[in-house]
Amino acid sequence: MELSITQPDDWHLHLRDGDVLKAVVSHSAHHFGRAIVMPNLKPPITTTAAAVAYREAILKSLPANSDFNPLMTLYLTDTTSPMEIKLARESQVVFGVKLYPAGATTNSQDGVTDLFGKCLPVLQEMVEHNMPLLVHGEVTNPEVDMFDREKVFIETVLRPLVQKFPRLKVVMEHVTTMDAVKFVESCSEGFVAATVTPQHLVLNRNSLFQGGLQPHNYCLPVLKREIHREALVSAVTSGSKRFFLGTDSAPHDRRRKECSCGCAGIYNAPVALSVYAKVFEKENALDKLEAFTSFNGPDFYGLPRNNSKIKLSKTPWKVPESFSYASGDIIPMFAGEMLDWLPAPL
Ligand SMILES: NC(=O)N[C@@H](CC(=O)O)C(=O)O
Ligand SMILES: [Zn+2]
Ligand SMILES: [Zn+2]
Repeated sequence: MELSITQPDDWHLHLRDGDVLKAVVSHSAHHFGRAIVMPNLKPPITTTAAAVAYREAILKSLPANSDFNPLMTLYLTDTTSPMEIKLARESQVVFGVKLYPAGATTNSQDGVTDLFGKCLPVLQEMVEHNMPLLVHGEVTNPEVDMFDREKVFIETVLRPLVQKFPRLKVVMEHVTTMDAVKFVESCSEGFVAATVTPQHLVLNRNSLFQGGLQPHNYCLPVLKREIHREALVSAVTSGSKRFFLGTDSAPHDRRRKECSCGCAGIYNAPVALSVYAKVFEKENALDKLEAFTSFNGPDFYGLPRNNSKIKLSKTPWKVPESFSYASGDIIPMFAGEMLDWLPAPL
C-alpha cells in the first residue's frame, strides 16, 4: 500500500543548538517542509535578533540542497516588551511567541510568572499583529497532581485568557487530555487550535512503568490514562481543522535521560510520520491524515500549504537503536522496533 500526501510540516519542534542541532536537524528536514522551532535554549531566544541568529545556525546545519524552512519563535518572559512583538512581526522569520509557565518544563526557569499582570500589553500587541501565542499548558503549583496539571491550567489560565482576548490566536501545544480536546473544540475555530504528538496518540501512562521505569517515555506533559489517549485519537481522526501535527520531538543526550533525575522529552523526529500514519490507519481514517499533517497547521497560521508531495509506503523498517553524535548518543522513540509506514520524498 502507498499513500501520496502534501509535504507535512511540524508545528512543534525542539532542535537545540551546537552538536545536538547538527545531529538531529536532518531527521526533521528529511520529512517536513517547515517546522515551528521552540525557543527554550540556554539562554532562551527572547529577542528577534536572537531568533534571526538561531535561524542562521539551523540553516547552516542543514544537509546540502535541503529546503527545510525553520519558522522561529520567541520565548515570552515577564519583561518582553510590546516593541519586541512589532520587531518579530516585521522580521518575517518569527511566527509565534511561546508561553512557558516558569518551572513547567525543560529550560522554563525564565518563563512567565505573571501572565495576567506584566504580560497584558504584550498580549494586546500580539492581537494587533496577529501573532499566535503557543502555550505549554500546565500549571506549576507543586501541590497540583502531575496528571491534573493540564486540566487545572485550562480552567485557571486558558479559559480566562481566551475570554479576555477572544481575537488572540492560541495554540495549545501537545494536548494530552480529554479535557483539552473538549476545551479546544468549544473555542472559536481559527483562534484556538492544538498540536498533538505521536507519543500521546499511541502511549498511555502504563508505558512509563511497564517492565520497569522507562525514562525514554518520559515527557511533559506526562503521558495520561487510556481514556485520554482515546479522546486524542478521536479528535485527530475526526477531520476537525482545530488539530494539527506537532511532534514535540525533544532530544536529550542518553546520559541525561538514563540517570537519577532524568530530563523530560521524547526524541521522535525519525519515527513521527510513521507513527501518525499507523494511528490513522488503525482508525480507518487514512483519508483524514493529510489534513492533519499538511493542511490544518498552515491554514491556522495563515501560511500557504506546501507544494511538494511525499510518499508513505507500507514497508516495514527498523528504527535505529540510537543516533551517536559528537558528544554522546540520543535514543529515539521506539528504538530498535519495527514500524511499517516508511516516508520518502516523491
Ligand atoms: N516535552 C518535553 O518533555 N520536553 C521539551 C519541553 C516541552 O515541550 O515542554 C524539551 O525541550 O525537552
Ligand atoms: Zn511543552
Ligand atoms: Zn516542546
